Amino acid sequence: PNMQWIDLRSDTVTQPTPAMRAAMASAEVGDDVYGDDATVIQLEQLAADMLGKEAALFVPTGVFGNQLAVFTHCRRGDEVIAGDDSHLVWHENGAAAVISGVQMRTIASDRGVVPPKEIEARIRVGEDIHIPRTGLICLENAHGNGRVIPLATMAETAAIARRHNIPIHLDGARVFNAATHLNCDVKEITRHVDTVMCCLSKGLAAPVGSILAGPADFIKRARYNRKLLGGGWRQAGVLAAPGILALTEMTKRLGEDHANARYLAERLAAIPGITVDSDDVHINMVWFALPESVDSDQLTAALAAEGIRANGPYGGKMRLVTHWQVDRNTIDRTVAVIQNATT
Ligand SMILES: Cc1ncc(COP(=O)(O)O)c(CN[C@H](C(=O)O)[C@H](C)O)c1O
Repeated sequence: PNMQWIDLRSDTVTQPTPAMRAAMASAEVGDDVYGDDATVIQLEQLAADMLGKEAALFVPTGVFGNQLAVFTHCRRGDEVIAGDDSHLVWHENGAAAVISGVQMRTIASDRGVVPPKEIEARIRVGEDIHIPRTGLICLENAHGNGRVIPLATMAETAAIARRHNIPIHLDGARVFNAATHLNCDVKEITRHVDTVMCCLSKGLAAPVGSILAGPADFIKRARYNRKLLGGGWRQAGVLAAPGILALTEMTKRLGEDHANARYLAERLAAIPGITVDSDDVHINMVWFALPESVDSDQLTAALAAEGIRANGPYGGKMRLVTHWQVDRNTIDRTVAVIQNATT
């Protein structure tokens, strides 16, 4: 069997729990295009209830959910406002242009926060033969930088969007992580947006899939558009069953991942030459910079030699991500390797 890696590259690497595998094996299934898969229907109803929306759709990935939202909210030629360091802009292959034919209007974020006044300044107003329509505002919470956007900021953005009658989509890949950090119900976050994408496959440990939730008529159109994109499911109950456990069980333990990330950050900060902003560690991610003297390829090789998987730096910073398969012992082993590499 392949060696038991400690995998700190991302929370996308999480393996399904034993309970999830049992649920997969015994899942009741049917043809979901015909609406016959009781387990998918159960997941979608549970997700809609938990996210405080009228309806929800089970989709293959977070990118699929984000891009299906843009495709369903917008017309071709619309402009979409988003932070310049959002996943939707950075890491989705330019899909918004390819699939939806929209123009991304990006705003420099302040450590992930897109200032509401900057959003308002870019909303297209009035009839003018030169200008596109602003079709959508996209927010991200928790942000890919590991920080959580304050609720007050989201409320301010929602008020501006409402004033201009523009929908907001939330990339909530880690929205349950954000709710855990804010110590609030996830509905306190989602009430400020029209639609939300939430990943089941990251810290929540489902093997596959995300949820797109929103108003019933929107989800009805999104369901049609999912089929148009080839995302119609057949007996997907085998994947929805672990998704149900992701929502009912794994949402409750995210605080453990956050505590482990804080522990990792504290231990890294104690290593001379390593710079880490511990107050940036809101969820399960630790971003840090290596001292100039350390070659990151040698470091990732030294970690691999100890059975630890980590990505090289991105934008000059390394990222380590905690999840249900990472504990204090594995963190101590990881820190020991990094410590050796930097002395
Ligand atoms: C905020 C956000 N929204 C959407 C997605 C896309 O989810 P998937 O398409 O991978 O399921 C990700 C994945 N993030 C992945 C990671 O963090 O390792 C990589 C970068 O794509 C994300 O972080």
